[in-house]
Amino acid sequence: MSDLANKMENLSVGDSDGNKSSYVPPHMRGKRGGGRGGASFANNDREGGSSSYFSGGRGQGNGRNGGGSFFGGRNGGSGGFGGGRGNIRGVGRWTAGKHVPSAVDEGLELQLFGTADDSNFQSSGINFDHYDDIPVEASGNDVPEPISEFTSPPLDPLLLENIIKARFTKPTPVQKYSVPIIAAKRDLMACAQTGSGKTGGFLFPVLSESFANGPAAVPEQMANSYIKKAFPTAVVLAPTRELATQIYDEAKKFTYRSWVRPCVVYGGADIGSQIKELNRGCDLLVATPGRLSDLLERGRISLCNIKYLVLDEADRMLDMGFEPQIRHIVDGCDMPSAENRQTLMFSATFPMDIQHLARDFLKDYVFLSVGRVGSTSENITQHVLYVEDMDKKSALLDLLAASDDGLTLIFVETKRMADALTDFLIMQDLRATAIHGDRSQVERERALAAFRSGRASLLVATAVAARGLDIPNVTHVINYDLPNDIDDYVHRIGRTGRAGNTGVATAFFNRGNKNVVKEMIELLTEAKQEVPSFLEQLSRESYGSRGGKSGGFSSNRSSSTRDYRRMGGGAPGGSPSYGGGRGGSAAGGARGGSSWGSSWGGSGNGNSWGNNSSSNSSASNSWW
Ligand SMILES: Nc1ncnc2c1ncn2[C@@H]1O[C@H](COP(=O)(O)OP(=O)(O)OP(=O)(O)O)[C@@H](O)[C@H]1O
Repeated sequence: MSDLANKMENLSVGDSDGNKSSYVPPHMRGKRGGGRGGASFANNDREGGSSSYFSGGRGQGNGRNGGGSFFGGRNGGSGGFGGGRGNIRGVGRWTAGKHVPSAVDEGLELQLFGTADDSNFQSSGINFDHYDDIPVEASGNDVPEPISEFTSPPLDPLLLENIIKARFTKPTPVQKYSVPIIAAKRDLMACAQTGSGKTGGFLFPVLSESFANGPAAVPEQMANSYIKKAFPTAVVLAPTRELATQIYDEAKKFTYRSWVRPCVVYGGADIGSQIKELNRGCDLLVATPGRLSDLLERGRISLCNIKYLVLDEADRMLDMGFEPQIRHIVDGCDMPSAENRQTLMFSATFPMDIQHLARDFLKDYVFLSVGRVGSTSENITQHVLYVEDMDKKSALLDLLAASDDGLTLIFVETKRMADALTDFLIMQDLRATAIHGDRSQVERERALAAFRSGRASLLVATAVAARGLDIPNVTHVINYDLPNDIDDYVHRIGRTGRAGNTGVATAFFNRGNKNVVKEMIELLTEAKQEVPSFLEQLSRESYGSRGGKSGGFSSNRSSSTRDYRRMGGGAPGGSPSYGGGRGGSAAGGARGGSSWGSSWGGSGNGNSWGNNSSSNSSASNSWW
């Protein structure tokens, strides 16, 4: 042993129990609480301050340690978790192993849950009960039985109260299954149509378990970190800032009065105020990947206590733009391994290549599909019109003139087009605004707020608004430009016809969109929509001489409608016989010309398949 090592061995390192896990500086040795949970040495003076060894902020009343600690550690035994959050409205406590909900706050309740006749809150529509008719398929080992109602048990009583306050009278199919699957500590990949309640699908079981079981203790060394850190129990990753905010707003409803405090972090907003919020306590963190990585690097968040990792819009989160960031967060920081956390993935679409990649993050998961993966809701009436590019503006004006009073969302492919078209619409005296990636966060938020409130009845958007956004009263979605990927179309039109409400989607189609013609026909047929004859004609032209595949056209849709483990062509340990691969263009429609066999009958147990899909892209995610 070296001289130095010898000296270190003989130092009084460790706590009173003789544990050698934390260094106690000379001036603190022998003092009360000098080890676990007590004041500790700052081992990482990252901010360069010379005298400020202690972060001290938690001493301002966080109260989690139950005494003695300058830090935010939660392992204080008798101390109340969330105790020092007493002044935060609607946030309860976890004290001495018990959940202590906060007092009722009627003003806050009104803000969170609104009233039944407030149109700013989405209420379920006439077709809500039809969700029960959608076939559900759950594959994997020992899939738990679904619930049929919201009851306690199995749901935590406080959560049930909040669900009732939100006027949710019965679970949607994805919620019926996700509650028991997640309660059984299983991983989940869930595919359900747009607007069918996937957010509740992950929030309800995660919160129910969290309310009942309380927080995990922060590892001692972590609790003693110099930098004040947040130690969330659950992290939800979402692809856009707006979606992250929306999930956070939902989380605020369902965590009302509980010990679980949700926080949201996303890029383009002041990081200082986000850090302040984190420092007030953060148990459920909703984040976009870039900002989360940043905060992890700054040491402001530790993921060591994560029990639940949720990827909302999971296929988007694992596609070429985000995958490296997700891998960094999941594998490159201090998040527990897949074996020691639950990983939950949700989306309306889940292409085969992405399902294949996703297994890197999952263990023994249940695959749940409500309806066919990637199908559109029958609540949306879809029209496809043949419109040449040069005629699109006048066709749009005609459509708008014929529209009802609801909100209309208009999708275009480029940011420049979004600005130009908005300008054009405003010149026509129409109340239009725009959202796209070149607008500042403040502008984006203002545009969305104007649209939500109806001050602007038209929102021109790029794909940034395609996923997840839940805006009541959107009655019409217009694809002024069609996307190259049919899954993007599915998400875009899903901004209407939500929660059992009805809506209309109109697409302008011309020869420039031939790459999606086949999938478009499949989608329309599946959703019992009218297929215009020009689409059939174009399909024959495009595919007649090509044998139905290849030539750079999109892969057969049937390849992405199921649990890939159940498709033919792979036994445990073998390699699945799909020809897609991540080498294909993600944005270009073709996911590599998948050639999955249509045979079924895999074991339903795909968990021991070969691993290590390649992460081959550093493509940026600024495509919107
Ligand atoms: N059980 C329920 N009863 C009534 N309304 C519900 C229920 N669950 C969810 N909702 C409402 O349905 C709407 C759509 O839910 P949500 O946004 O979770 O859909 P989603 O499946 O995530 O959609 P997307 O695929 O577009 O992200 C929301 O307004 C939500 O409040």
